[in-house]
Amino acid sequence: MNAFKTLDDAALAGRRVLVRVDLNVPMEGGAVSDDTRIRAVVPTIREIADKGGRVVLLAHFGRPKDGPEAKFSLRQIVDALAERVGRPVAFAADCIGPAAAGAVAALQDGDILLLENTRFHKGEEKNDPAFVEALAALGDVYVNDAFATAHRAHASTEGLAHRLPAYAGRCMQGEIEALEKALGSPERPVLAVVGGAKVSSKIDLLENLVGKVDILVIGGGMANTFLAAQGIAVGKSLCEHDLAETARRILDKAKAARCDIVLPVDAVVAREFKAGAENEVVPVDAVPADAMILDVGPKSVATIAARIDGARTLVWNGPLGAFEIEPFDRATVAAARHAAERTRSAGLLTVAGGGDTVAALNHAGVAEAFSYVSTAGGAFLEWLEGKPLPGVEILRK
Ligand SMILES: Nc1ncnc2c1ncn2[C@@H]1O[C@H](COP(=O)(O)OP(=O)(O)OP(=O)(O)O)[C@@H](O)[C@H]1O
Ligand SMILES: O=C(O)[C@H](O)COP(=O)(O)O
Repeated sequence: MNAFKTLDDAALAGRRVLVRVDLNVPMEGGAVSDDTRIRAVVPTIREIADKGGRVVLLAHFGRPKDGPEAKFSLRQIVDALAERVGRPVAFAADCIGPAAAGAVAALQDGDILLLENTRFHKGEEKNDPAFVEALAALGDVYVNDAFATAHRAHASTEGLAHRLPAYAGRCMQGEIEALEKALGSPERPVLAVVGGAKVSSKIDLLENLVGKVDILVIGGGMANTFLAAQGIAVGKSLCEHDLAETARRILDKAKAARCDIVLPVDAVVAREFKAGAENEVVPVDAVPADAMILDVGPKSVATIAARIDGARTLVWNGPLGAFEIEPFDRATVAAARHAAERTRSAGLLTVAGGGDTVAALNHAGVAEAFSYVSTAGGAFLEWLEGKPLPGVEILRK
């Protein structure tokens, strides 16, 4: 049972419905390389349009720092979105002000409009009341379908729910129901795999996570920060040296909580971040000063596989390496396939989440074989920690 209202409770016909979605999808060469997050919000968009609502989509894309930038424009998502929804999607070059107001005013019942990246305005991340007002002026009803961004208390994910009648969309509703069903009381041992590149925004989560899971495998860019914190030289690898103290605190906390931490013992290193770059496998304490770690090595993969064999539940966010560029996808693909095989043969419960994590599972051809795949990465980890998600909590009020 959900304590929040859903589309079943909303009067939508003839109303301007502001729908927050997560369209923060992976791109390659200017094209969407994994459309999972787009497909996840199609049912909500179609349902609102079919009920006669005027759909006004709000979303962010990437992490722009100083206002509008072409590489963070949602314009590049419009065609992929329209194709998945199977209907035309209009676009407005700003999410507030005259461009947005004009585009919203032109909508007929059942029409769909995507507004430009909300993060082009500083008020979005600050949850600034004036920016919330400017967004609220464009709608009569607010629907939040962005579970993957529900850990952010931003104007379009939280602020708007104070101003307009607020409802959960079908993706939001489905994610919460599925995660509660799968992981409400997980069978132990619980193994978490955390990798990826968003080190600074995810490292703090690990402090609580080590109190919840039995084994924590750390890979990807995240592992480099932990290796460096232990005095290991990681060359030119993606690494947040100023987080060394945080990493050491997490290692201490894990020991106290009897959570096993598994760090890579070997790594695939290269001097260029590009497909087919010359590479070699080295022990983690022998990374050349001019090279970077782009994947965990084969010995580490064997350890991870053995840990998967001993687990009853696996939760995964963040690829083990730079899986988009071959051959640095090997560890992620091998671990994903191993987990999928254990799901089939041993009933391992496998739950994964995250924009690039889902893309990596699709790349490995095993997304369908996992027990559940969430659209959310950071939000999924925070949900696992037991932290209230601002975007969800406000819907429950
Ligand atoms: N060793 C590494 N060096 C550089 N980049 C890496 C390394 N390992 C993984 N990555 C990169 O991490 C990125 C994914 O990290 P991220 O934390 O964004 O995961 P995610 O599943 O998308 O989660 P979220 O949905 O929270 O963004 C990929 O683009 C991948 O190339
Ligand atoms: O990719 C994600 O996890 C969500 O879209 C949130 O993005 P953010 O970490 O930049 O807030």
